[in-house]
Amino acid sequence: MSSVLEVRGGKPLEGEIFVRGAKNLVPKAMVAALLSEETSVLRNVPQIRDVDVVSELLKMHGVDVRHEGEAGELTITPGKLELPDPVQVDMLAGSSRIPILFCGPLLHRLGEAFVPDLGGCHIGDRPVDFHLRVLEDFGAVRTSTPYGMHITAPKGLKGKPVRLPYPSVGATEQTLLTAVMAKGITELSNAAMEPEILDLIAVLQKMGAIISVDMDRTIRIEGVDKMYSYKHTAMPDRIEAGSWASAALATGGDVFVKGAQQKDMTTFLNYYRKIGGAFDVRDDGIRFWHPGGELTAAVLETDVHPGLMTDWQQPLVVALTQATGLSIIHETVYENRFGFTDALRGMGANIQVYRECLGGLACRFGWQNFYHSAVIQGPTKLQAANIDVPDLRGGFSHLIAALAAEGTSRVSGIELINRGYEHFMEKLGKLGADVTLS
Ligand SMILES: CC(=O)N[C@H]1[C@@H](OP(=O)(O)OP(=O)(O)OC[C@H]2O[C@@H](n3ccc(=O)[nH]c3=O)[C@H](O)[C@@H]2O)O[C@H](CO)[C@@H](O)[C@@H]1O
Ligand SMILES: C=C(OP(=O)(O)O)C(=O)O
Repeated sequence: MSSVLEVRGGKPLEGEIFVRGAKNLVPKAMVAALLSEETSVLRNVPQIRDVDVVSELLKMHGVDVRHEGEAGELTITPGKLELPDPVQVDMLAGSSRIPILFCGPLLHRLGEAFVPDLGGCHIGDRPVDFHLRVLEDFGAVRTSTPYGMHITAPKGLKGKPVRLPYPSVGATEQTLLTAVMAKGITELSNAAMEPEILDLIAVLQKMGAIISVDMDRTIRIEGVDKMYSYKHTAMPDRIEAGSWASAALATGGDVFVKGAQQKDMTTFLNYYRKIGGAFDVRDDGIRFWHPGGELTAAVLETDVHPGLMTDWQQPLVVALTQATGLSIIHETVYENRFGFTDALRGMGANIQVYRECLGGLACRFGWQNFYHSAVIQGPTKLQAANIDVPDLRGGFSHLIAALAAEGTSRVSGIELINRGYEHFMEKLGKLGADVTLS
């Protein structure tokens, strides 16, 4: 049964919390470990649902996975792999987007793989056509089964020049994880360059891969015959850091996010400052606070890195409901990432969504039926409401709104937030939030 969180809002969040390894890197580094038979060690691993899902899937393939939760250390030994029963694999359908990334490593090690239907946030169609095209270009053959997809590589995998139609994070990672041990050279153009991808490349290089990265979105990979183990400390979660920063702003609070790193958050920090938020970068983290006075409305567009990351958009929208004037947001990564604003409107926020592109970036969603731009008129006093969490970031954003609102909100479905926010209930407690779980 889903738990309900009672949030008595109107109290600034104040204090210190610690952010560990990135949700968008850790599970991929776990998949990379499959490329070797040896024991790899990943540090700074958070206790989140996506890590559990990938651990389960690794274990189904005969991998020994040990997670020292408190210490944040994960030890992965993929000695002898085995193909699991597809019915068992299918039990993980809908739980995460990571299983599709098992294809390359499993094709190299086992010659075949079963992939369950993917999960992840419902913020658009989220097809995997780019992934499949890369795998097929390299020589993979896939068939649909009642339990997801079965994929084989009857003649092995061969590197090729690949050009992605859009710099997709997942398809870039798919290409990396497959090309490192494919025969020959892969030149990947129009690749995504998110910091999590660069950290994955660091992991793969430690394992023996030969990968070079150009500034023009080109990645060159020379296939090698053997990969070894790695020891790696995962980069911190910049999305979680930005979410707590937005919560500090929306509630008029002051939060020190230990572990947050400036270099991964430059674009976020620029917008935070433009809106009127204050921050102080320290060696061990970043302090974020509302300096008093009015916040300023802003014009923002989400984009692939180094643009403003889409996963920051939803928490920032809540902060912008407290800014004076008209804010305009153009979401160019996902076609359907404003559904969460319905609940905010129910709480008194003045937000209008549009199908038109309200921004200068070339966008794939113009002249289609997608409400992918938003205008926010602020500031508005938010009122408590009963909310059902729709997805990971939307859910956290609703939580921020409830914390900023007057009165008692009841937030249900908060389990979804565990997918990407480690110990968020404890963290809320540490920041002085007045919440109870029932
Ligand atoms: C687990 C993880 O790391 N998730 C992140 C990853 O998701 P994910 O890797 O799924 O996101 P992508 O970068 O692949 O998706 C970006 C866009 O490309 C489209 N697309 C993608 C692949 C494909 O085969 N075909 C296609 O059309 C998607 O529908 C979307 O519109 O990057 C996103 C963009 O920074 C983040 O919001 C997610 O938090
Ligand atoms: C969209 C997200 O994640 P996923 O790709 O795992 O659904 C996210 O983290 O905001």
